[in-house]
Amino acid sequence: MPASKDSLYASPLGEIAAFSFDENVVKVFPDMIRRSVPGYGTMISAIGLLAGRYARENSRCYDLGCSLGAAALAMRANIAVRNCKIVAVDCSEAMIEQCRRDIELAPAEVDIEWRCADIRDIEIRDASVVVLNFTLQFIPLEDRGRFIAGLYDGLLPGGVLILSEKLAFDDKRQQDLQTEMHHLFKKAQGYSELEISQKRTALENVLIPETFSEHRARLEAAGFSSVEVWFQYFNFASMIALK
Ligand SMILES: Nc1ncnc2c1ncn2[C@@H]1O[C@H](C[S@+](CC[C@H]([NH3+])C(=O)[O-])CC(=O)[O-])[C@@H](O)[C@H]1O
Ligand SMILES: O=C(O)C(=O)Cc1ccccc1
Repeated sequence: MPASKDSLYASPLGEIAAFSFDENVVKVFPDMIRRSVPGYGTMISAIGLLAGRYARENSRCYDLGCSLGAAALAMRANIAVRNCKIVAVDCSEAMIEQCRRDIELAPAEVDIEWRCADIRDIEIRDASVVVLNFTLQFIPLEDRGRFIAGLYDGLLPGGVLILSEKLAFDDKRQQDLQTEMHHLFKKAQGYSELEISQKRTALENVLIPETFSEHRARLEAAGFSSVEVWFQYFNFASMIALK
């Protein structure tokens, strides 16, 4: 399917529905995420490199909240070990159906299993690499601790979690500045003020960012022995957590 330009919020909407990853979003998703998340392409490439470094023989690599599978495909291109399977999971049927259609066109050595499921309900096991690339931010706050604890248990010793999130800041001046810079980034990518503001409304109470301290505290409470930010571009960051 040729990727279309995202103009979902370009005309004035009477009522703005809560953001959902439906067929309309699927059609424009590659354009939407690239023009909305500063550094997205860099993070996807680095996830590939990290998977190449951490993927173990006889293990699994998970892409949780895979959308159209960009991280899974980057991992696949970099995994050189035997008997290592990629499991890519998303609860949006529209997303997973598109992944399955795309993959028929490009079969390859390393197997990718596309699963339509809620990542809170799946069993994570024998994992050498787990990727949460802008997914945890959509999980209700009260479920995040239990979910990360289960994920930690499913990682093999020496395994890695790559966690990318939109961040919040305790300091109000930083919060305001980083939000403004993200909006300027979106304007520079061709989005209008109306598009930016209507999408912000649609994302309210759907995408819930936390501070880096909150993420680190949760990851350490689950057992991760080392947590660092390896990339940040305004309020979008990617962390590496080591078991
Ligand atoms: N509980 C859940 N269970 C499963 N999937 C979920 C859940 N909640 C949300 N999702 C899924 O998480 C994805 C978040 S997008 C990830 C980008 C991708 N990682 C990328 O690297 O291109 C991020 C963004 O668009 O900002 C969507 O596809 C949701 O359906
Ligand atoms: O667009 C935004 O403002 C974001 O915060 C990122 C985003 C990207 C794609 C879907 C939902 C949110």
